Amino acid sequence: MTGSGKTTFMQRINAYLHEKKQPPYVMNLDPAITHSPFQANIDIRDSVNYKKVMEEYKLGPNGGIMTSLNLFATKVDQVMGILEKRAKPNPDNPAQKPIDKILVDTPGQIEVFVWSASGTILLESLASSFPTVIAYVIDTPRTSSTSTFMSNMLYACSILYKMKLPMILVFNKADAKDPSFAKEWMTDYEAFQAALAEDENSNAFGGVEGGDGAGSGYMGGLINSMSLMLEEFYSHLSVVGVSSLLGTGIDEFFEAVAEKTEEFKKDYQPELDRRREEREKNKEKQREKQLAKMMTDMNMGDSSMSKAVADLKAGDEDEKDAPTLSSDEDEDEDDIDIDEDDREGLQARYSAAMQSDSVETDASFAKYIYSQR
Ligand SMILES: Nc1nc2c(ncn2[C@@H]2O[C@H](COP(=O)(O)OP(=O)(O)OP(=O)(O)O)[C@@H](O)[C@H]2O)c(=O)[nH]1
Repeated sequence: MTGSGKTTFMQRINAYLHEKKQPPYVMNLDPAITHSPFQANIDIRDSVNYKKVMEEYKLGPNGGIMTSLNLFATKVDQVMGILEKRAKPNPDNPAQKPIDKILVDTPGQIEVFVWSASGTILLESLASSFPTVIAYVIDTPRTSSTSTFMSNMLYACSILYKMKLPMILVFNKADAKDPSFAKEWMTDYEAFQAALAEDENSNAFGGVEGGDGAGSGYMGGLINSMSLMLEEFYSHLSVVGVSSLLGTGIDEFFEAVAEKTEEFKKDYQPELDRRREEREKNKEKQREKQLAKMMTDMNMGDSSMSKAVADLKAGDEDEKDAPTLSSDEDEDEDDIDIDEDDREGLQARYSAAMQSDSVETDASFAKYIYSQR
């Protein structure tokens, strides 16, 4: 949530990996930030001008972020091409270390990312090539009452079920408030009940004016039943307490990442593969149906149709091999401090891709997705 310390956390884990001599590849998906304390290797702002998008489509801040993400999502194959290439050894430059970790910073308005078609496209694309783990950053001092804690947990729960990826709850600002209370509430139902009773008695949820301070009882009952429902959800999560300001807890965070990576490979990967296969199968069926209809319209015989299907499939293969944005990514350095030339090169390639190959199509795609919201 806003102000929970996402940017400070990103800066901290980035610095940590640099210190460990494992520089990550950094991707910024927030088109609205004006300055960032760390440099991204791939930055949505290099390819989409958020302010112009807002002006052009007459959108407010959230609509502007969503449309910018949609525009960026049209280039997801090229972005994935760059990432996949950098994750492999470079035969032309054996000294260049393949990237081991990719950090992706999402827009501050997380609901825009989570509930937009492009957010799903971007995350699914990442997860189809790399083990992907979500870090949900929580402002610990602002989560210390049972009702704000519950709101935060429900929010995390909705993201988990929408994204279907392993999740780590990062209780940030541990220097200001020890997150052990939250861990206890997640594992000990009675401890949570006791805290809930305390909040109710101190009228933390509000209540009838002039009453005895016990509130209407509605909130307490609601939180109580939600906490029972969330028990199952808690069992799927890793929980770490960190201070992005001081750098404590970051070792534990990366231990949790390693654990969730294994979980991704074991539990999530097969499901992702199954979904992808199903989509491919349906795509194939749909395409053949459309082709059959077209051939009937054109009065073509069976043999011509088989050839047409074969040609279409071959065309698909060619498309996969076609030169893309990633084709001249070779000059990337092996740490995140890409120099100005690299940045300009990347920017130039993006601009060319966004402008030349049919802005018209991108814009209609964006408009279409936006209208489907
Ligand atoms: N005490 C303490 N303060 C922190 C910590 N991490 C971040 N902050 C402070 O919390 C405030 C918000 O931090 P940001 O990193 O900007 O939070 P954000 O989630 O990126 O904010 P938005 O982009 O506005 O949503 C800043 O004043 C930070 O200095 C921490 O670990 N401890």
